Amino acid sequence: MSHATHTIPTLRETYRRMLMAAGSEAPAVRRMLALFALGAVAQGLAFACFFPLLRALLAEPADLTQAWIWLGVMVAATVADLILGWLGHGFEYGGAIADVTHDLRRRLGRQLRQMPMQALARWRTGDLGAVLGGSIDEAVAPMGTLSHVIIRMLVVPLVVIAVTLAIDARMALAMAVIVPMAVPIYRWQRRASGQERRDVAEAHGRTESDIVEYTQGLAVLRTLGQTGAKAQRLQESLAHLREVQAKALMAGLWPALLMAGLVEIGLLVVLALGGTWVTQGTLSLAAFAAMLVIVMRFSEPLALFSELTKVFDLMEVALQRMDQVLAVAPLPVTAPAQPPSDHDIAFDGVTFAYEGENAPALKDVSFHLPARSLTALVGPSGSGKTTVTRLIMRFADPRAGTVRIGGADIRSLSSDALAARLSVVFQDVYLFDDTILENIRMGRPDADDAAVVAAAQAANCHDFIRRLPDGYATRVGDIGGSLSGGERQRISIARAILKDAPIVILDEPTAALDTESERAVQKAIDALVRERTVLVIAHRLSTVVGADRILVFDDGRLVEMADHRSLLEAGGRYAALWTAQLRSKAWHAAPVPADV
Ligand SMILES: Nc1ncnc2c1ncn2[C@@H]1O[C@H](COP(=O)(O)OP(=O)(O)OP(=O)(O)O)[C@@H](O)[C@H]1O
Repeated sequence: MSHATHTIPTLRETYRRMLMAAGSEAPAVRRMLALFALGAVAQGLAFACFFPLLRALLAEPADLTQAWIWLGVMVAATVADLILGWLGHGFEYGGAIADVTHDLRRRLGRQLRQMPMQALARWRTGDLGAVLGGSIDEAVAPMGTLSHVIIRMLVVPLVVIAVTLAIDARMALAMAVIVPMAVPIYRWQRRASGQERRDVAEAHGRTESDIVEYTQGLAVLRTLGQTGAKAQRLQESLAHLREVQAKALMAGLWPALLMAGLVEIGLLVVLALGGTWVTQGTLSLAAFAAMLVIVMRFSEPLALFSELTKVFDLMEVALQRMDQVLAVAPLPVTAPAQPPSDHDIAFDGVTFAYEGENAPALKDVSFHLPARSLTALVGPSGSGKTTVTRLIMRFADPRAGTVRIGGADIRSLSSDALAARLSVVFQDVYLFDDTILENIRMGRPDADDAAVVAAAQAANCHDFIRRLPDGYATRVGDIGGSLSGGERQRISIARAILKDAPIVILDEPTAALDTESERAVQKAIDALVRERTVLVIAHRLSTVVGADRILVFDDGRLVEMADHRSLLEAGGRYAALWTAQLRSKAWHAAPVPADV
């Protein structure tokens, strides 16, 4: 999605973002900017020395002593400028830039862990990859050099005008009129090309996301024979990228030409006015010559203007993208009224709507699941079952009502404390490119190998793991997609068994597993759910029938809650679902009648 704000950021905003990005190094950045500013003042003064220097040289007779003095002052000011610039750049070369970059990566990483899952879901994988990868470098690397040049462009003309004021007020006035003319051109350039460049950055992000998705989904796309259709989308975003890039280049052209023109015009104005005043005898030749040298000197950086704004915009976009990630507040953790006493789960009048949606996905849902009981969630697709499990994981906070674990509002638990109580087994299992052993150990990082193997045995994966080329040491990446759905699922169950959390949230596999692998997965699940509080999105008849309690959802409402027998006797919604699906072997296999 698009995150860009479509106004030109002011220098002050960029300054604020730079300090934000610098984090704990912010004082070093401020110091660097101050040194550059002082350096720029020194440079302005050095330029200004041209006037007394030339006056001394052009005097009749030439005043060599004066000339030497002013030359000395000029050299001193130039040396001061060099030293201040060098000290300022010490920020970059002294390793602070590397520290800032490193620190930013860590801050962004931490932010990703703390960000509410709902907010995290807003970003596409490629976008986040771009922020954590490229954006940081784009934002931090040019910080020093860029601010050096920009501060010079701002400060030197001001100092020169101030000094000129002391020499010849008319000339100072002429300069003072020309300099502000650069401002609208600057703004024009930033607006025209900046906007386009933001579009380029966005198009880059989008293309990166599309590439990530395309390559990740390539196997699926190939089996579906859809590689062409998806590639079409990728090609479209590539074409879009090309188009905005071309537009960005064009957009920068006119303001750059105009700025170059303005510099020329400025020179001509000084030349024309100065020439006239000299012939009229109201301006000394020395002042005139000095003025020309000064104007020529400070117009030099303006020639770099176009290149400069390019880098500036890139930095600004990168800073903005990081700002957007860093600005998402974590879900607040309130002071605990009471610590969780047990592992029962209670929903109390919970209403929840997804971000940007008006219709709530859950409406006034209340239930209590005793510790160490098995609860099945059933209901038609989209009725809110997954949302219930998400709220227990604190994907986001409900709009109204409370979710409690062991009597404690989950908002009072730190995310670590909450995570420690939950094991979650999803249908699509993510395996990291690491060994099988480490993939299971992720459930409890401090577990020793024996505990990992024991969990694998309990989850019914030991045998198939031993048959892999390197057994537990086999890398997931090396065997690629050769693990079956059931095997992946069992690895994820082994993780959960190893984690040994008191609450288990389980989305039962709906994938058409063959009978044998279904049985193997079921055995693994049986091992996992023993003696735990279990909430299962049930797709199997046996789970539903055997559950202590069945919650029946329909359109975000909890419509029935009892065990299988009582629900059948009640003859309500559940009984209707049951009758409709009885003939099917699996709960999930039959289509849900529209009126249920
Ligand atoms: N991330 C999301 N953003 C916006 N709406 C969502 C999101 N996830 C789910 N919904 C909506 O919330 C409602 C409940 O969805 P939920 O996934 O909880 O249903 P479910 O019963 O688990 O369905 P299924 O059995 O198909 O998984 C649906 O209308 C769904 O479209």
